[in-house]
Amino acid sequence: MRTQFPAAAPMPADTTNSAVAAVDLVKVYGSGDTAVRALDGVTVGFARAAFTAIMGPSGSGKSTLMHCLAGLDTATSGRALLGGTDLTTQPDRVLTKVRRERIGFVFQSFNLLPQLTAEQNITLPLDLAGRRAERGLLQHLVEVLGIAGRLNHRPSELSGGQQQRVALARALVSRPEVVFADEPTGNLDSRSGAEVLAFLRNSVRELGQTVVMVTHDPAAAAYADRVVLLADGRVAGEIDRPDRASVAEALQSLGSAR
Ligand SMILES: Nc1ncnc2c1ncn2[C@@H]1O[C@H](COP(=O)(O)OP(=O)(O)OP(=O)(O)O)[C@@H](O)[C@H]1O
Repeated sequence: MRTQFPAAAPMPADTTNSAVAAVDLVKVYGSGDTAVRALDGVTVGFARAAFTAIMGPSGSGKSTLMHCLAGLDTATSGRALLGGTDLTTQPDRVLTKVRRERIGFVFQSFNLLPQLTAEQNITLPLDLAGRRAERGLLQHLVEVLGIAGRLNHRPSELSGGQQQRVALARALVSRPEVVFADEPTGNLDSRSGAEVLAFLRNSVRELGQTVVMVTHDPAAAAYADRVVLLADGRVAGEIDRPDRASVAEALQSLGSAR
């Protein structure tokens, strides 16, 4: 295991061969006396077919970084690169298309549409893009996730763990360039959470999926190949092949109480 922590200077980052990258990314909310510099010159790359966790104390900029990289929020300056596309220069109409067609999302709160069945939820992004689901991949995903018998159920008829598994299938079925997961285990019991994390890890190994996950939980981060640590809107270090202890120690050094 290699730990590099904390780093005094910004980390050198391979942003050219990354699936996703931030280059000197700055995000300032508000202006004048009340301005908050949520991202203060973040340069970091997220490798293809790797599982990376973003961690750091509350308010360190994790969600802001993910939102800027996913085209959900606009940066103040710098570049947010998805493949060769700089999202910071794209109009809203293009960002909508990028989010729908090139990115998979998994949120803490599942974000399924209540009036649709599980299967309709899974294929919705593809339907909106006018694409058909690859039946083989859809079948594989629902079997691995153990929801093949639940496809005609609506979200209200599913447990939290099952709803998150539907969300995982929805995120992966389009073979997106990256899956962004924002606290995907935050609303789950530890067993369901472990299943979600194992699935994400296996999707990287078996499908070559790129996954970037924000989490507060060192046990969740231990499923990742690499942890990127943020503090005060800057990259504060990284951990390759993290385990729970190394992540907890790093967070403690950053002054994270969580
Ligand atoms: N819409 C907003 N308007 C003003 N300030 C904001 C806004 N969103 C975030 N911030 C501020 O930006 C900073 C970074 O917030 P962000 O949510 O990215 O942190 P985080 O690391 O994800 O925090 P947490 O772990 O608590 O979710 C914080 O100081 C936060 O208060």
